Amino acid sequence: MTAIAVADKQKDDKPLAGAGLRGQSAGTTALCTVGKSGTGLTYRGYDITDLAHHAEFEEVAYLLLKGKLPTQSELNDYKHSLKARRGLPPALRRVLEEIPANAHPMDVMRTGCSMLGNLDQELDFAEQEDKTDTLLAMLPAIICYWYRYSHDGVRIDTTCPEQDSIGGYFLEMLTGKAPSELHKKVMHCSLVLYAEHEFNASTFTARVCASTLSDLHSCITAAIGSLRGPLHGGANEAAMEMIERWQTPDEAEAGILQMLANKEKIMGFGHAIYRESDPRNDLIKAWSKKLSEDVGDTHLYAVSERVEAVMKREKNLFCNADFFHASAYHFMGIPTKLFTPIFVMSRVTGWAAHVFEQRANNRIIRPSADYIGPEPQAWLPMAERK
Ligand SMILES: CC(=O)SCCNC(=O)CCNC(=O)[C@H](O)C(C)(C)COP(=O)(O)OP(=O)(O)OC[C@H]1O[C@@H](n2cnc3c(N)ncnc32)[C@H](O)[C@@H]1OP(=O)(O)O
Ligand SMILES: O=C([O-])CC(=O)C(=O)O
Repeated sequence: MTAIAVADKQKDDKPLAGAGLRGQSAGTTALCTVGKSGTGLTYRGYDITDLAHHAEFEEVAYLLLKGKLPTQSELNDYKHSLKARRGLPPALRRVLEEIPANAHPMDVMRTGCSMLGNLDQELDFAEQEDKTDTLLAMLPAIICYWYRYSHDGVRIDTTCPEQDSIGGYFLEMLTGKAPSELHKKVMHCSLVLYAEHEFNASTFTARVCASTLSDLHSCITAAIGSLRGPLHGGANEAAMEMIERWQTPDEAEAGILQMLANKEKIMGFGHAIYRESDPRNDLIKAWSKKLSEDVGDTHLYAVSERVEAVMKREKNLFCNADFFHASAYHFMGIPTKLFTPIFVMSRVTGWAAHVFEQRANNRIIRPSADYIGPEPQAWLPMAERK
């Protein structure tokens, strides 16, 4: 049974009221607001629309990790420092070469991050920013080194000095060619949109791990595992697998109606916090449209728009950040299975910023449970059990 089928079955089997800690505050944060009235999404008080239109991803990473927007010289120094950290240690390259081509790329990210934790250990929390910067620099290298080795049989040089942005760096390592200005801009926007989102499942995972005073790599490794699922970061891949089945908007409409009739979840729609729209959708949708014109797409963007309209009409559900990311990444030639690892390359900034915040005011996260099991029972010797 697939993960999505399990989720659909559970929905039918058990009452969800009050589940998932929905609506309960689980702590404080100065990093982000989600769905607060008047502001769809802010990072440290800056509106996502302003950041997506004006900021490079590295500026946003700096904002989240260091607490303020960088000056030009601080940004230059930061990008220079990230660039200097791109070379993968030989032991990490050897581990990546052992991972088979049919592995899930999110498992590669998880293993790569965990292995780096052995080679570049965080021995003191005073090292947390330094270790985060190394992770930020190396995560694109981890996925591209594995992908190119396992799929094309080449050992790429991950220093890639021509590209000074993380998005451009990823695209050049993936394709072996310098990316266009358009593609670099889209990557900045995409990475900015994915960088941070308050107490979502993967960030909360990172904070729970941090609250035990564990090391940074353990927190990020745990978060990667949490992001992998199709109800969270994995939805962009699942959305792509769905929309590429349809050649025309009418086919898409019939397909969605059938899925809804079967009570299937439509990936890339709905949200745990937003009720009317996800402010990231319009921003990535605009780039998807531009890319669709750029590549001469004949149907995928139109199919996506029809799915959006049908979901609004039938279920009053809106696209979340993941839905138009699917077509945007596809138009840039990125293989579907690498979509969620791009999310990791960005969200590592939000995860790490939350780890720092948790550590600065820590109490171990340990909620209670309402017991619903059997009343106390007498011990049953083996011979009497049925
Ligand atoms: C970057 C991100 O992580 S964004 C989220 C990415 N995930 C997805 O796109 C997966 C698809 N979406 C979903 O599964 C859900 O909308 C979630 C996991 C995002 C949020 O889950 P919840 O908070 O439980 O959703 P919510 O309480 O708003 O659901 C309300 C109703 O809409 C239905 N619904 C919600 N999303 C969808 C969907 N995508 N397709 C069909 N029905 C849906 C729910 O089943 C529920 O129906 P019910 O009242 O009959 O039980
Ligand atoms: O906030 C959430 O639950 C999921 C989400 O959109 C994100 O993590 O970007």
